[in-house]
Amino acid sequence: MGRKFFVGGNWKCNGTNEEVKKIVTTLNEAQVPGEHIVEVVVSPPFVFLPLVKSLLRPDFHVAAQNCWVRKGGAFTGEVSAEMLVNLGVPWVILGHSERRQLLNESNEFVGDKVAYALSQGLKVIACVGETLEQREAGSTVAVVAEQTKAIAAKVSNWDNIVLAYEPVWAIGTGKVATPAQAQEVHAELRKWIHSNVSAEVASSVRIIYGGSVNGANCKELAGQPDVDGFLVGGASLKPEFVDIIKSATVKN
Ligand SMILES: O=C(CO)COP(=O)(O)O
Repeated sequence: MGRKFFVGGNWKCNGTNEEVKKIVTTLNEAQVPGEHIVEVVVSPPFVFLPLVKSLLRPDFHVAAQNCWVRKGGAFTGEVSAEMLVNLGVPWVILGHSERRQLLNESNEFVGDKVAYALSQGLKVIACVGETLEQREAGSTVAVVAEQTKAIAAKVSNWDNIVLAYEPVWAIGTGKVATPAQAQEVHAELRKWIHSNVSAEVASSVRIIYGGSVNGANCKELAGQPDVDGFLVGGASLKPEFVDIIKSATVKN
């Protein structure tokens, strides 16, 4: 079975009620390839999830940008996986580098979150990626393998995981990875999964790229054999997100 192209829009901590409605209107009016070609998931801040879910076309889906690591309870300010399930939110982004870096989420903590979210029935976009310093030190593959290992240690079924490779140096910087750089790391991740999880998961898991993806650079990236889609930040707030969705290609 081929890997269906996946395009995620991570809105991060952006948007007003009015802006969010405008983005959804643009998406709802867009002519894009069908659901059998591309899976589209947008991720507004928590407070806008019910609004976006209620307005969004039925062939697009929503994701939360985070959730609590275990069952909810006395954890002020957190949102639990159970709550997302209760609201019919099917996806959650976990391990984004902004949370790893700014909120000190460790590899192990991210692994625990992924496992708990899956156990509650959520689908997970799990993010990995190296810093510029790590890339320059030649440790890119070791870093992303270590991050993936912490997830693999806690998870037995990968059917509901999409792995997002997001080099930190490419996020919000306008400095996109070259298609060759993205392909190289995606292929290494797939190889790691082949050796450490299974051949089946390696061939079926979608590995998507994130970091300064826009309407102009998406096509060439989408053409790489191991790039199964995108996780888009800044450009997902703009009409060009539609062009990124249209770059979907059929994989193997
Ligand atoms: O972090 C990202 C998506 O999760 C990428 O952000 P940008 O597309 O703004 O670089």
